[in-house]
Amino acid sequence: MMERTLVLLKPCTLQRGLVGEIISIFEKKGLHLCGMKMMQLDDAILNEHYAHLAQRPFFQRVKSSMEAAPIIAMCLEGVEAVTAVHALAGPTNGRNAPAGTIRGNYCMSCQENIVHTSDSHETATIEIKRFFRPEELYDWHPATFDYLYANDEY
Ligand SMILES: Nc1ncnc2c1ncn2[C@@H]1O[C@H](COP(=O)(O)OP(=O)(O)OP(=O)(O)O)[C@@H](O)[C@H]1O
Repeated sequence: MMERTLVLLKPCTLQRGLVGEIISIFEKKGLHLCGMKMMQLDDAILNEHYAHLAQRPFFQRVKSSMEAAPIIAMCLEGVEAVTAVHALAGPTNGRNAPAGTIRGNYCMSCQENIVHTSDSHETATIEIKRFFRPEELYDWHPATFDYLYANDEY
């Protein structure tokens, strides 16, 4: 299924000058950008985005870290994009994320772990709406990238 997913390049990625490199990973994989912008996040959006962590002891630290510098929000499109992008990010903690994943290759931290990626189709729909207005997203013609998927059935 052709789908869209949300990626956030976290403040650590901008601070470390890794923005271009991480965007390239997604482009080289064959995902297509339909939206991208730099944003300064605040408590209001982070309370919503990290609501599932509200009772965890590191909640405030995670929010401060996400507010420390701007982030880059991206909407990526592709067949089964949610799973593909989430797999590329790898598990939360960079120290034990497998080599080859973004977190495995680019960080040693659990908190400063380079990217956020939506973890399901349902979450992606909610998260894209949280960070983008509909008019900020480009609608690629469905046939534009047919060649990427050759004769795959999806
Ligand atoms: N034990 C922890 N200590 C410090 N920070 C943490 C810890 N667990 C999670 N975090 C931070 O909170 C974010 C959200 O945690 P969650 O459990 O949803 O992990 P995730 O789904 O792998 O991460 P994300 O939602 O950012 O992709 C993590 O990406 C990380 O930055």
